Amino acid sequence: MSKTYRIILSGGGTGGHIYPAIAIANELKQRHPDAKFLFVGAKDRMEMEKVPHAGYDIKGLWISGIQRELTLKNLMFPFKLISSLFVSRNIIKKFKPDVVIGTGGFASGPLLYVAAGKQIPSLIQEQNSFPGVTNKLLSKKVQKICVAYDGLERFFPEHKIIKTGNPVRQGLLDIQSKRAEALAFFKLVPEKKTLLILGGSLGAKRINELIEKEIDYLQTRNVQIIWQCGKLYYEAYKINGNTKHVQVHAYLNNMDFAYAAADVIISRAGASSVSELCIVGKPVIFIPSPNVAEDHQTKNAMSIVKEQAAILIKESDLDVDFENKFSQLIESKEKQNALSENIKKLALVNATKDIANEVEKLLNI
Ligand SMILES: CC(=O)N[C@H]1[C@@H](OP(=O)(O)OP(=O)(O)OC[C@H]2O[C@@H](n3ccc(=O)[nH]c3=O)[C@H](O)[C@@H]2O)O[C@H](CO)[C@@H](O)[C@@H]1O
Repeated sequence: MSKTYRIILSGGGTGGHIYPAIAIANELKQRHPDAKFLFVGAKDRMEMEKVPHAGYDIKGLWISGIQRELTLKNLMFPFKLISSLFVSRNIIKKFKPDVVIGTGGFASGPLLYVAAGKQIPSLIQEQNSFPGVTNKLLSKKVQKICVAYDGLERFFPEHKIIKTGNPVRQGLLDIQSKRAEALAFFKLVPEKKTLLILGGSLGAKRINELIEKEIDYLQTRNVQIIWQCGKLYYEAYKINGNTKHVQVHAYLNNMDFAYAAADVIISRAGASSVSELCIVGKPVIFIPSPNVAEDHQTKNAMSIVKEQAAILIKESDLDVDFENKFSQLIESKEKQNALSENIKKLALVNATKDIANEVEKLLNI
């Protein structure tokens, strides 16, 4: 009888850490239908809703990141950490995992720390060109580190690094065939160009402000708009959905349809978004968040822009540059095609399979 593998996946806080974990779990489940999976995330964060929605059990730790200023949340941090280490120890004792996989975000810290201490094989996946604190700390403890960008030996032990790319959900791999279904799903007009606006998993305040201000201008460019504004901002921006050919969404649960319907995309440059956009292969304008550690979204976007595969507008330049750059793109089919062709070349389509192969090696399969 073959062994029933027991696998813990831990990560979360934002979609950028959750979806890679779900994609890895789905691939392993397909290969080993009997395997048992458990997710560990942070209480009150999006993973507590998104992971069960994907069909997996999840346990939440009482943990959060450290802020730079002295806040009550920060003063609580040592207590949260001790509690999370204690709960992680219990989870591991009870579930007895054969392997533990971390996909970043603070919840994965205590769990992988405890697992590594107990000599349980472990792997982390770093989505960004600049790693977060949790993965930097864990890199010393784990066996393998799957990355999506070159140059990460600056932060991680070189012999552990494997370049795989970021896992992307299966449904996003073949969006070309979904165009007609997608247009019908969003009730779009096939004759009009569709502009998709993405603010990352949480929504982006500055992008929302921009689109609201530019709505009349965008109407003159004859585009219809799918605008994902983020759950937090929905109440403030949903009124814009009264404008003809503009639809505002708090969150898009059907990203495959959104990408399939789009002709041009404006997006934040979170790691998963960037990886998905390479696979999707549409012309993109990146507006990276300047409020993330080490400005890593700008670095993520630059890795695409330097290959002439996307346009970047810094938040601070939006008032001056947006209309010019958008008009140049929307009016030139040639430019749109060139960006599409170039960004597709950067896609790492086998990421999920390659990571699953590395997990299997840790399981001695
Ligand atoms: C503000 C912040 O801290 N952002 C970080 C966060 O971004 P964020 O969580 O936004 O991460 P990503 O851009 O990497 O991924 C967003 C994911 O959410 C999905 N999605 C998004 C919107 C939506 O309506 N529906 C939907 O399904 C996207 O398809 C994608 O899979 O984690 C990333 C990965 O570590 C980092 O690079 C980002 O800097």
